[in-house]
Amino acid sequence: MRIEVRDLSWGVPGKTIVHDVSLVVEPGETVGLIGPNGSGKSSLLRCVAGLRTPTGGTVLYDGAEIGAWSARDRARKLAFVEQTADTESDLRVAEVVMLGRTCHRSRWRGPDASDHEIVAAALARLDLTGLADRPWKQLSGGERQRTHLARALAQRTSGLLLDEPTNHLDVRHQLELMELAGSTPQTVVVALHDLALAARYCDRLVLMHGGAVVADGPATEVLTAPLLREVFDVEAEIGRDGLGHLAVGYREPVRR
Ligand SMILES: Nc1ncnc2c1ncn2[C@@H]1O[C@H](COP(=O)(O)OP(=O)(O)OP(=O)(O)O)[C@@H](O)[C@H]1O
Repeated sequence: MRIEVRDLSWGVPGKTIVHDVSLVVEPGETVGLIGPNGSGKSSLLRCVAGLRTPTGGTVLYDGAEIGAWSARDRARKLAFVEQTADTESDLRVAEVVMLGRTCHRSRWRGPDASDHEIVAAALARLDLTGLADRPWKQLSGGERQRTHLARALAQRTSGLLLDEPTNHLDVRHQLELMELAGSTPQTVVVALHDLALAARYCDRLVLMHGGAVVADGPATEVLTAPLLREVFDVEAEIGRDGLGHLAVGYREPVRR
């Protein structure tokens, strides 16, 4: 699916948090959303997911404005894993993942064989098959995060929004998750703090600062020492690691 954000602003009374953002993500593209704490990444993702009503501008999925769409219609097109995704009930892991199928079923019909197959595939993809019957509340932070990612996969949408999906994951699961985000035919927007990981797996990076987009392009154009200094207040050295991937080294933070 094609995601378009057109002149979007959002805020709370007395404070504009997202400033006039315009952004197009083409079908199948993986876009990394980067920026310092509080730069507006989560707020923008929540607007794109339809969970926040913009104070200005619009969000379009495949050319259609989503303003009047129901939550169910949005969920059929786009899955969203929030940074603090939570599940309050006493569900087991497979049941949490099955929640991803809710938007595809009528209220009166239980899961069918195809729903169970899709859930099993999503559990396997996130390395969770062995945990399927475990109560979700007993899981570690990384296992919970993978469960929510599996729920999003089970939703079988053409769009996927991920807010800091790697923050609880060990290195292997970070790489697997980012490989998935980079290779899926879905259109993906992923907020990340690890700039090297973003550079390695995303087709394009969008850099936010103070609620606005300040750079949008290939990693080599966005991850430059002057931009990182201006936006993150750090002195960085951009180079290549031993495997040829873009690497970012940091000196002491800039003191202001
Ligand atoms: N409902 C709200 N009411 C008041 N301020 C808010 C609200 N939601 C977000 N903010 C503020 O808006 C700014 C942007 O927050 P947001 O969570 O979008 O940033 P972020 O780039 O995702 O940050 P991080 O990297 O720390 O996750 C922050 O200063 C935050 O405190």
